[in-house]
Amino acid sequence: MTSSQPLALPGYAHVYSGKVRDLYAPLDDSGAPRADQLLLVASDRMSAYDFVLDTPIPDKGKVLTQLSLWWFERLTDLVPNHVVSTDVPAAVEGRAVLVRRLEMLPVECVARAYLTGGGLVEYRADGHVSGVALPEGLLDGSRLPEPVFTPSTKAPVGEHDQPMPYADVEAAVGASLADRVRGLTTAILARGNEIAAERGILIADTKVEFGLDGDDVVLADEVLTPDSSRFWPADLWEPGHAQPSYDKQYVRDWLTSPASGWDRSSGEAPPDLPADVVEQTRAKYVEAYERLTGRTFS
Ligand SMILES: N#Cc1c(N)ncnc1-c1cnn(CCN2CCOCC2)c1
Repeated sequence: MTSSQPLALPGYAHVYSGKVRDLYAPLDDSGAPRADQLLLVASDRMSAYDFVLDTPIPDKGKVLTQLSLWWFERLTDLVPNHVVSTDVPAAVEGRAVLVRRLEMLPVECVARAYLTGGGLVEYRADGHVSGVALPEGLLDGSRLPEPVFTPSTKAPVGEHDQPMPYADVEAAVGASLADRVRGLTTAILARGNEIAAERGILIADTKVEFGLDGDDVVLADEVLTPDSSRFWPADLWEPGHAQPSYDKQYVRDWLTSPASGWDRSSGEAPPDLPADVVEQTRAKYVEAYERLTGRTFS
């Protein structure tokens, strides 16, 4: 059985469903939603080309949850995190985390270690990304001298996050907190790449979210997963063109091949994925987890 739709979880109230994850509130003894905790559940849903695909990828939710927990453990010297427990309902075992409910900051904290996507578009326009001047002559996939903070807004589901000028981040959370999350976001990506590069994976960019617990800045959401980050196979890295995605390339290649019969420009939803593409994609998620953690996925 795969997990592509939000479940009804006895003892929990469903709070929110995003593209690939669902949020629940534990109920207290009176049956009211607790105000201090949330249950973050990762589904097997996969998104591609801004669509949530109809075909789930078995174990994707489990693999990414376990990877995120592994990263949280390796970032505690930089920043505390929101994890409370992995003691979760059996129906979501392995793909759910009980977390502290935080006052979430209204900023998607993105850092880029390599130039591609929206950052490349900005750079080609004026040599800057998020207001930071970059060296001349950079190509699609070029490594940046150091990770750059490129925050964005938190767009409603179905809309695109928009680049957020740093001044707007300061206006939203204050100069001190803006500086703190900028430093943390770039440090998390740098740490991620230190570890991932030894294991044959480049993390081109990543999105993290922070919340406040009182005055404490706490790392929330998921961290350094293929859903929150661009994972590239290091041995295929070659600046000058779009890099192959570690986890999404099989899906992208099939969807854009004649075999799918799908026209990306049509605006129509993509078709179901064939079994071999599903299995190859599942295998890439498992491979990324096992290479990074040194653990065997079970
Ligand atoms: N992680 C985490 C976390 C946390 N530790 N504490 C509080 N909130 C969140 C959280 C998780 N996802 N979102 C975005 C979804 N929101 C849901 C409500 O509606 C607006 C969108 C917030």
